Amino acid sequence: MERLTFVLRLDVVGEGTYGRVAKCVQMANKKIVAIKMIKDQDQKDPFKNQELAALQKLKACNSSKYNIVEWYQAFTVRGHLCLEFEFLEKSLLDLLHLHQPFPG
Ligand SMILES: Nc1ncnc2c1ncn2[C@@H]1O[C@H](COP(=O)(O)OP(=O)(O)OP(=O)(O)O)[C@@H](O)[C@H]1O
Repeated sequence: MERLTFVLRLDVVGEGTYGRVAKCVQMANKKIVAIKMIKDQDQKDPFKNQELAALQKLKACNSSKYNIVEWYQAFTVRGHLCLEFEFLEKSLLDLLHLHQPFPG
């Protein structure tokens, strides 16, 4: 996990319970990716290992075939865990709003 990874951050696209998500360019292949940067205080949280274990299991199940967001790799930047995913242009909520608008 400590291998050298160069990414260019373009924008912060969201924030969840465990950290911020940024739209980035993975310099190794020039792909646009989403990188979830885990918050400082969560570095020792058991979540970190549980999340990694779950992502590894999903990857082993060929997640791309089943329309599960693809996880590419994990790396650390100055000791901070970063999770690299395929970049999704729309969330499920965006799609629901597009195809079946909620009342109000
Ligand atoms: N793969 C992705 N591609 C594009 N945007 C993303 C991606 N993953 C997350 N985001 C954006 O970042 C936001 C936060 O995502 P994140 O996964 O950190 O938390 P969450 O899904 O809101 O829930 P939680 O942190 O509680 O699990 C999302 O609402 C979305 O806008």
